[in-house]
Amino acid sequence: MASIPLLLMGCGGVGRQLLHHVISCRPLHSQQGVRLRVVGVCDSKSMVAIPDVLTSEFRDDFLLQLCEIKSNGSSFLDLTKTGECQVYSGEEIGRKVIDVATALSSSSGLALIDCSASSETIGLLSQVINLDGCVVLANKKPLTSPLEYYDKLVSQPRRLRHESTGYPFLNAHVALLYKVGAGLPVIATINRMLSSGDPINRIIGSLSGTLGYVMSEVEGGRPFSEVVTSAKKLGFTEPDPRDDLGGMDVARKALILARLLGHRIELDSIKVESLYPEKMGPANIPLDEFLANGLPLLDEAIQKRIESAASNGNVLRYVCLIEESRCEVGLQEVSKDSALGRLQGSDNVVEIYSRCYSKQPLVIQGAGAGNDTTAVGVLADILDIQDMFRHSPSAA
Ligand SMILES: NC(=O)C1=CN([C@@H]2O[C@H](COP(=O)(O)OP(=O)(O)OC[C@H]3O[C@@H](n4cnc5c(N)ncnc54)[C@H](OP(=O)(O)O)[C@@H]3O)[C@@H](O)[C@H]2O)C=CC1
Ligand SMILES: N[C@@H](CC=O)C(=O)O
Repeated sequence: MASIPLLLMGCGGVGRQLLHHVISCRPLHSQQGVRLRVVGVCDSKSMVAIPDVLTSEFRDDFLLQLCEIKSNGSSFLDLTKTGECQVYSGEEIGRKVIDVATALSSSSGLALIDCSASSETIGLLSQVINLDGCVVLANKKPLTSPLEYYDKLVSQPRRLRHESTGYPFLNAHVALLYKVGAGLPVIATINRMLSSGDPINRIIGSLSGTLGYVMSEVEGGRPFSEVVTSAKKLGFTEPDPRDDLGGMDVARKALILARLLGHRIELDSIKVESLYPEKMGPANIPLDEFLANGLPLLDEAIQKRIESAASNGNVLRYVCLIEESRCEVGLQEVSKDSALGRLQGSDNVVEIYSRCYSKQPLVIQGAGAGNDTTAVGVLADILDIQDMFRHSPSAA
């Protein structure tokens, strides 16, 4: 039996869905000989942890209670200290995460799952890796931090394993798994190609579930502002949809891919087209005001661009291009009959050109956003690292 102690950072749309999946997949995991033991959960202000992380875990009904607390917009701080959990806040949180990782470092190690949208988790992630832990990310920000921090996060292999899994990072005791298209196996595919000596020279794709959905729905006649609001409700957008509409979320995905291809670049070297003016940015107006008053002001301009593309027989797609030193993201007119033009809804498509795939690209397509798809992808990543937890003393 592999017993994997999980500490979840972020209990929003994706984090809660992950906890629901962990619970509903118990019978399946039991057949597979895996036990996922949730030992701690935190949000931006608080953390609940099990007192004895070496042997115990939260009961499933307590995990559901935590999900309910967050769905209702309440805080874990409302939970009083009980025998079931300890509650931490402020700076205690980081210290407690390290305590947990340290306690587990002499046995199985901790699996730290980052389902936050914070750029501040990178320090903790690196420290957990230094404590022989594993890291699974839904959060893209740590991997798009300056190279100095990125290198620390991705380049600290410990004990090598003998089997090749196809993920280069999995050849070490430290596992680092992440995604660029919700649950799509883009990173795994690229890693397989690179490690088998098939150099990739061009990636082009539509990497935003939100922007894919927005473009195809506006084409269908709905106002831009209404569609963005639906995308937020459907769980496609980032916590602040301006991250999607301003192109930064796609730029982060592009950077993750570009760095994987070996390009030593920073986020600010990517050319990014924003769909809203700077005066509507987070530095200038709060999110609520943007959603209520800013968005409708953008309807006409987007509609006109879509109509202009249609008059040329084309459609608009928000495209990511990585080719040699070029890395850019922005709106492009594309033919309706192309892989990009045929995209509908929140699907992503990624076309990869390499030595072997030089005339016809290798194409990966599928749902690119949504709490459910993303949580399933995170869960699959956790299961991918189960072998590292198989021989721990605490394994049943
Ligand atoms: N939805 C999707 O389709 C996809 C999402 N992702 C990524 O998944 C991540 C989560 O997205 P989503 O669930 O929609 O976001 P939400 O805003 O719904 O949830 C974010 C959670 O993170 C918590 N949080 C914020 N800062 C910290 C911190 N420093 N430490 C611990 N927790 C923190 C928030 O706390 P609080 O509740 O207190 O605000 C909240 O619980 C994002 O990084 C997103 O980019 C990736 C692929 C697809
Ligand atoms: N907001 C993102 C979610 C996945 O990364 C998107 O719309 O693609």
